[in-house]
Amino acid sequence: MAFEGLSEKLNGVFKRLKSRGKLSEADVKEAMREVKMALLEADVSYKVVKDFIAKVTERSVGEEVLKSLTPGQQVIKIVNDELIKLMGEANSKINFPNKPPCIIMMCGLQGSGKTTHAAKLAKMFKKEGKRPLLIAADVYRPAAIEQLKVVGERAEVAVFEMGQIDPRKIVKEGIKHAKDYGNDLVIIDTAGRLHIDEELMNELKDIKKIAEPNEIMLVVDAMIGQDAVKVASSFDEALGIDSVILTKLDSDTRGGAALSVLAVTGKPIKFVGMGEKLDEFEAFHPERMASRILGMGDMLTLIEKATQTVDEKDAKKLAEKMQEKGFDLNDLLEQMKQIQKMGSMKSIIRMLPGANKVTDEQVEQGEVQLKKTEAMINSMTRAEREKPAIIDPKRKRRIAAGSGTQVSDVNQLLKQFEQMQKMMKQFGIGGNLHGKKSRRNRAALLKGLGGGMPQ
Ligand SMILES: Nc1nc2c(ncn2[C@@H]2O[C@H](COP(=O)(O)OP(=O)(O)OP(=O)(O)O)[C@@H](O)[C@H]2O)c(=O)[nH]1
Repeated sequence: MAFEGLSEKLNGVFKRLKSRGKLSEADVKEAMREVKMALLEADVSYKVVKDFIAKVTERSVGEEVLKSLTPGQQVIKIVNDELIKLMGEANSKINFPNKPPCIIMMCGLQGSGKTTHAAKLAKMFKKEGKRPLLIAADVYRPAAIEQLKVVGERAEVAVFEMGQIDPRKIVKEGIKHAKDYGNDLVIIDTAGRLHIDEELMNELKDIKKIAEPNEIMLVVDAMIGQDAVKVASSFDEALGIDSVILTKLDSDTRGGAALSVLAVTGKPIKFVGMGEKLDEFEAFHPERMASRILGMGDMLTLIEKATQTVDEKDAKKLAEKMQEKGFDLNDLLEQMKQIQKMGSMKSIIRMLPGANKVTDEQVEQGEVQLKKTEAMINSMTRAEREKPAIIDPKRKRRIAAGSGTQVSDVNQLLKQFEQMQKMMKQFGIGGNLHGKKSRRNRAALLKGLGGGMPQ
């Protein structure tokens, strides 16, 4: 996951700062030297780091900071503020013209994720009620058209293609098609090259002239580090780009590109790609990204993901069922499936505060545990799931054999589930408690689950 190293190092520096009651100018300067090293190691461009450190130092050595009761906290707040400024204002809006269709032209180097992200964008806008059309103008790699058709199908979005002919003609015909068929959004997937060359740029310039796009989005792979900024600058000089989609931020990239793109090119990052799946796509929010970098989590994105993936009606049904009959293993399985819909465990955990203290190994162990739990519940009969108390040693052996686990795993699951049920009862769930307190608790819990409180 991007920023892991940076996050860890910054937290080390901040911990030392916070542990001191008083700070001197020398303490701040020493800390800033360490922050500088951490940023450089994260692949943030040198000039950006230099300016950043100068600004943070200047604000941090001010009297009101050093003399405050919590100087360490104040310095962290300044770092946070400046990180946000570096990445710009949150701005993932696409300006839709009064007269449709809105045309988005995707460009970028080969393998940066153009095709995948054309489909991610299309899917996102389709959810918002638009009627997107994807145009396959990447004609040099024969598999590219097929790939767009596959992801288009997954996104349930129409794809316009004419095979491997001149992309200029395809774009012209594609836009005409969109107008004829009432598509209000056109996303053009153009060809990439391994390097920026004149031929590629000329073709893109021609497509730009023909399509007159409302937005030219450059797709950049965050894994190429410092080069991401160079690529963005070159495309901007030659073609003029409006915004950037930074992809593969889920991978082991050091993430520095996210911090340098705006400062170097003046173009905002509007979206980030967090995985190969079409839902692994987020609007770029600088303040949330800064929060993730500083190990403070990103609860807002997590909540947004939850509201997008969890169906409110299902949540309400579950809440009502739990209130009437209690919480059984079927419900646990259902909850686990809902959580998995939100993305990989790694991507969810990384949004929680303090996530930088969780190692990859621990996340992997958690994922294995989740799979085991799912397998064990799937190996139970309906009656066992509804009333786990009937699971005797013979049944435990059968469940363990059916799920490829040990009896000790089954015991552990049942014990944890019992504790969960006890906790639920304290909240007044499924226990037929009618006290005032339990009604209040129930109301709070149901609200959290998207349900209402029956009067
Ligand atoms: N982990 C991860 N992989 C991604 C992401 N976006 C794209 N990929 C993968 O990166 C590879 C290249 O993506 P494509 O969408 O084919 O890239 P492209 O820019 O269209 O490539 P060309 O058509 O060759 O120019 C594919 O294997 C994608 O699944 C992302 O955000 N995270």
